[in-house]
Amino acid sequence: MTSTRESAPLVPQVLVLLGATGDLARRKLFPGLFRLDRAGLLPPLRVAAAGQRQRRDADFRAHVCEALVEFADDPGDEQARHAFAAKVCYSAATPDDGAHLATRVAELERELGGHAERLVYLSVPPDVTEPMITMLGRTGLAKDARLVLEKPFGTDLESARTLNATLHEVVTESQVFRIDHFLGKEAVQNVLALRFANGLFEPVWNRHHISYVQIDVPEASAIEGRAGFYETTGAFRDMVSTHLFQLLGFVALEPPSRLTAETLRAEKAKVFDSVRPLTPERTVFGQYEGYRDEAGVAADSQVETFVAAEARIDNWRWKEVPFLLRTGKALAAQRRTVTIGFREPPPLFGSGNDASPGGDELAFELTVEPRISIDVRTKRPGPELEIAPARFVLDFAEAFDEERAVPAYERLLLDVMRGDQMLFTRDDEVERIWQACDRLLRHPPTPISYPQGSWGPQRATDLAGARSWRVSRGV
Ligand SMILES: NC(=O)C1=CN([C@@H]2O[C@H](COP(=O)(O)OP(=O)(O)OC[C@H]3O[C@@H](n4cnc5c(N)ncnc54)[C@H](OP(=O)(O)O)[C@@H]3O)[C@@H](O)[C@H]2O)C=CC1
Ligand SMILES: O=C1O[C@H](COP(=O)(O)O)[C@@H](O)[C@H](O)[C@H]1O
Repeated sequence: MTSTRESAPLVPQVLVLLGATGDLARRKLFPGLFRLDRAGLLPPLRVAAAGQRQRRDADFRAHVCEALVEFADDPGDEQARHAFAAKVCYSAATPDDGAHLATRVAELERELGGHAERLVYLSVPPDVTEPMITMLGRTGLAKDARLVLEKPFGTDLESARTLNATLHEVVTESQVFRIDHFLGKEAVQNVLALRFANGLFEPVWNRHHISYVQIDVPEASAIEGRAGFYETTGAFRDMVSTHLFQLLGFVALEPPSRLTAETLRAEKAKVFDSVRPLTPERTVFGQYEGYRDEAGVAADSQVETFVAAEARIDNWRWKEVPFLLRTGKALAAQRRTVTIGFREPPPLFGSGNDASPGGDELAFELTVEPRISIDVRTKRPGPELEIAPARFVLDFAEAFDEERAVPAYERLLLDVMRGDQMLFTRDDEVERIWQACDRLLRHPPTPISYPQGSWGPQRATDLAGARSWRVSRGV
């Protein structure tokens, strides 16, 4: 297999996990580290876990073992879980007091022979992130460390700039890893592989051949008890200004001069710089029926649980091509699909292709085992020359049956340990995305109510025009 990147052996790591008692750590981070450890992919590791309250090491290790039983794909046996949990110790740490944590980190670094690298993962609520960064600077914990930041990276342009400024008082941009777990998904990197490792796609990857792009992430689940988070965030900031915009960046970027973190992110930043500010006229907000009855949601909440928006990229490649973005909770299906819709050819077969069912679409399914399909029109077998839709499918599980995809968080954790920032968002990208969203967020559309299990408000369906949303067509 050809790899485009070198993989040098990893140096021992001390992972300082702030917010270690939280939901993300329990559901994703500890199970992910456990799997990587069992797969032999981690270097010698110690975890300095921290939450705001005091806990004993033993109690916290028991909490980690429970999380593995509940959330790891393969929780292994008790011995394996205990061996992993033994690498973890716990300290209380708050923005006001990180002294005890700093002492523990120093001990763990000595335990690993004194040449370990330090990785600080900030998995704390957004309002705690900035004061925590200041604490990391004050205690020396940020010194020479890689700092992983969870979204949201601000809530608008101004707060994103303030957050970046706070970060840069303590660390340089080369130490910052803003995580967007969608970028760890196999299929996202496949957008790049397909475009730039083949002669077939890049020549048609522009407005002359593509008539629309759809980035569609409907979720069947509702807010699942995350009212506190959702009421302050909403679907736009949770999904659109983060994951969906990053996908747009990968689809739309120009070929980078080399495949490095700096060149790739510079191309993405250029795309975001060319995105025309989103408008309320071409954006639909929705709220599912029953949202206001969820525990912790205000009775008159105007928070959107659904967004459909049309983005335009004003550059030579994409002028006039709509990029349609859609996501929402409590919808008819759970999908993550990027669709590239190609222009109709001139009529040749009888009444013209406009009347033939189907049309050319390239679709990326962002599942753990990804799938790429190309819908074309072809000749239906038989004595007549009848045109009918058919599909090429590239099923990765089948094509590479012995090689398994690494789940997104695990892949990204490894990248941080390798010091590879390619799949992490840079400061200027974040600010340019907010620039494109700021006007809309200052005058957001009123959310339209929609039934649970539907495709959201009718206006959002209409936004996609004649071909409609691929996913809603049941494809
Ligand atoms: N949960 C998810 O699926 C996702 C979460 N994220 C992001 O990850 C981050 C963490 O989310 P999540 O795990 O859900 O949050 P939780 O509310 O579940 O956990 C918050 C964690 O932060 C700690 N904490 C809270 N306040 C303070 C404080 N003042 N000082 C020190 N520690 C504090 C808590 O400690 P204690 O328990 O002691 O109170 C707890 O460990 C957020 O930025 C979120 O946006 C991103 C993507 C998905
Ligand atoms: O970051 C988030 O992502 C999930 C969807 O992620 P997936 O990998 O399960 O598709 C979303 O449900 C959640 O609201 C959001 O915070």
